Parts: sequence; structure tokens; C-alpha cells
Amino acid sequence: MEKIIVRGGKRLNGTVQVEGAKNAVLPVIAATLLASEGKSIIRDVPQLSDVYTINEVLRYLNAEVTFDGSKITVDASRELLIEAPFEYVRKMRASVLVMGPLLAREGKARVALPGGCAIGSRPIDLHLKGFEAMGAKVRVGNGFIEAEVKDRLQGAKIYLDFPSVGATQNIMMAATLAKGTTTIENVAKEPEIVDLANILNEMGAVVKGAGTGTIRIEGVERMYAADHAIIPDRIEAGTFMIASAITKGNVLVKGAVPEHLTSLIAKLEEMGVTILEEAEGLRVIGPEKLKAVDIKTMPHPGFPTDMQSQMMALLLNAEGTGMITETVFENRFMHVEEFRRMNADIKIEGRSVIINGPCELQGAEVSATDLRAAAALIIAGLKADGYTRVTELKHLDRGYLNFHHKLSSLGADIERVNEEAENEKSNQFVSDMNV
Ligand SMILES: CC(=O)N[C@H]1[C@@H](OP(=O)(O)OP(=O)(O)OC[C@H]2O[C@@H](n3ccc(=O)[nH]c3=O)[C@H](O)[C@@H]2O)O[C@H](CO)[C@@H](O)[C@@H]1O
Ligand SMILES: C=C(OP(=O)(O)O)C(=O)O
Repeated sequence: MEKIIVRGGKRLNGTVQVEGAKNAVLPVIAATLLASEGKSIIRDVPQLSDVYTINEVLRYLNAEVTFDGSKITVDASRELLIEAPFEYVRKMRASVLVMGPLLAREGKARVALPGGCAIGSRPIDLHLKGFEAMGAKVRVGNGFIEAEVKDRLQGAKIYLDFPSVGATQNIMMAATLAKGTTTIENVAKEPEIVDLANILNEMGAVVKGAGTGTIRIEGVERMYAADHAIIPDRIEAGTFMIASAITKGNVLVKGAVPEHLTSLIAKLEEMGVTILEEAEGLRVIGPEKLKAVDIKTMPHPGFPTDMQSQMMALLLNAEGTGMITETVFENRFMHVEEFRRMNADIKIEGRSVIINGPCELQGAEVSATDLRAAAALIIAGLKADGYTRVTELKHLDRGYLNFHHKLSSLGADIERVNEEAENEKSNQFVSDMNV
């Protein structure tokens, strides 16, 4: 079993570079399916397990994909298959993002039902309502969702009951090749939506309003390959900002874009953290004492749910009572039990948690319950007394590249070990000694 072992007590110091954003690159790779001519090039791609998974999905659909360093090339000019099987969707929910492009280009898509996951039930009804409004017939059965349109999707007026990131992306992609104009209201405003709109426009689509509450798309006849660089990962940046703050550190987070991080910056400053804008990114200086604050997760530009667990780790070290309310996912508090194993004083009350800080965190054996919880537990370990051992690293690998190396280069006492390999090595050593 692989583990990250961290010994608390070191102040972080130095510079860390953030990767391209996982949550931007996944929809962008799906979008390359819309190009019926040429080879799309995507740059600044992080080598994460989710990226390998979406590449596999595209290959299965008959696209040619090469991943070379941080560059992906996609040739989707051949006729595409229309089915994304369960083995991929189960590994990564974002596989459903191929549905919009397939429906737009091939008039048909068949995608395994994603089902729930550790953070909530995560239905995709809003994606499907959007496709239906554009004239698709949607059928759910035998563990699959099938959507089909006679001839071509039609432009439509669509209102999203909730500004879902995935629904906004899937409907945007479907609308690029629809006949006529599509207006989507109450859309997500995340920076990753703007990045997707940018590549779609580079591919010949006409998408306006991304980053605001309404997106308007004029359908075009054909789309072409583009060359696009992915935006920096604001969640990875935020994670290192919190790692610096919790250790009273002084870290330059290179590539952090202040406009993508306004809600986090505001909360960190309220807690007493110093944040300086520098030419290459944000410098984060942790205070001697952190002040407790209240946080409510919201769609962008509100406080991101993907930073909730890392912020919980920070609040455990703040003076006073802090409250975190999770409004985006109904079940994103699985990490609370793990923090309790580290001596955290946290109470869950409905969709909120109450934290009485500062807690004397103790190193413990803990298990990552989801991707961001993995990072949050490691960050808490940077401050805990003694050794914290974090397992279930498959979650971490979905979204963080070389996380322990990066923390180690900032001065953390951290290593990643493969326990079986270590045991085998020592058994071998003992048997060699006995020969
Ligand atoms: C790959 C990616 O970019 N993932 C991000 C994306 O996920 P994802 O796109 O799945 O998140 P959504 O914004 O769609 O989900 C937000 C909320 O809306 C609900 N919902 C969503 C769609 C739908 O059809 N019906 C419905 O009820 C979900 O269950 C959830 O409670 O945005 C989330 C919210 O910022 C982030 O936490 C994820 O990291
Ligand atoms: C929840 C996340 O991702 P996904 O939507 O891919 O599960 C995340 O990035 O924190």
C-alpha cells in the first residue's frame, strides 16, 4: 500500500510552480472531439491520472491521442464511435463531458451512468435537460444514458436551475454545432468555463458571455483543430497557499492568478495571512497566530467547494470558533472523521461544521476520502505533532502532480513510500543475512 508520511513542524519556504488546471484540461480535451479537421494541440497539461483516463476515453472513441511531456495532440478527424463505457466513467465522472461533443458531431451519444461518489449523489439531469431542449431524445436504461437527435441539434433557450459547471460545459459544447442560436442562463462562471469558451472560439465556434451569468452560442457548420494552453490550476495554487499559511511559511506560488482566487485571498487575509502580488504569482506569508473565520462554499466567484477541506485544515489551527457551510455538495464532509483521528475538535451540524480551534493536532494514520481531502490531510500533517500517514493516494493522484516532491522542496519533512515494496526489501535483506 502506498502512503505519504509527513512529520509536522517545519516552516515552508521557497517557490512552487503550479501546473495547468485539471478541471480546465478535462473539458478542453473533450472539446477537441468537435474538430473534424486537423490536429489539436493542448499545452501545459498536467500528467495526472484523470488526464490519462480522458485520453483513454478519446482513444476508445476512435480519436488519435498522443501525450508527450506536457503537450497533448488530438486528431479526431476520423468518424467517431459514440459510446463511453462504464470502466472509464466509473474511474472519472468527467468522462460524461464527451456527451455534448458526440451529440453535436455524430448526432448520438451513449455514456454509462456515472452514479454517486464520496462527495454526493451528483446527478446529471441538468446536462440532459439542456440536450433535450436542443431537440435530443434522451433515454436512460441498462446503466446507460443514450441521447440521439434526428438530423442536427437546434439552438434553444436554456435556463439552468443551478449553475452546474459540467452542465454548462456539456451544453456549450453541444451548442457549438447546433443550428441557430443557443442562450444558456444561470450558467457557471468558473475560470474553467472561460478557458473552454476560449478554445471553442479558437476552433471556429462563436461563444460569447463566458464568465458572466449568460452564455450565447451561434451554431457553426464545422469546427477545426486549435492550439491552446491551459490556465494554471487555481485549486492547486490555493492548496499551496494554505500549506504556507498553516506552517507560518513564506512561499511564492508561481502561476497563481489573483483574479481566480479572490474569495480565498479575502478569507486568508481575514485570518491574518499576508498575501503579496508579485510578477510571477502570489507570495503567502503565514502569521504567528491565525484568526478563525466563517466560510460558505458557493459557485464561482464564491468560495470554492474544492478548497473546503484544505481550509478546514487551516481553521483547525486558528484561534476561536469557525464555521464551514457546504452548499455545493451534500456529502463533502467525509474528511471530518479523519481529522478527528488527528485530535481535531469538529462538530457536524447539518450542512455545516463547527471548529473549535486551535486544536493540538496529533499525527495519526488517516485515509484520504476524496481528492481534496487527501491534500487537506497532508497539509494538516505539516502542522501535527509527530508522524501522519495518509493512505488511499489514488485520490491525490487524480489532481496533484508530485505533491510530496513539491512540499519537500519547500522544506517539508515528507516522503511517499510503498509499504509492500519496503517490507519485501527488508525481508530480502533478512533472508540474505541468513544465507
Ligand atoms: C472536473 C470538474 O471540473 N469538476 C468540478 C466540477 O464538478 P461538476 O461539474 O460535477 O460539478 P457541478 O457544478 O455540476 O455540481 C454542482 C452541484 O450541482 C449538482 N448537479 C449538477 C449537475 C446536474 O445535472 N444536476 C445537479 O443537481 C451536483 O450534484 C452538485 O451538487 O465543479 C464542481 C463544483 O465547483 C467541482 O467541485 C469539481 O471539482
Ligand atoms: C471534485 C473534484 O473533481 P471531480 O469533479 O473530477 O470529482 C475536484 O477536483 O475536487
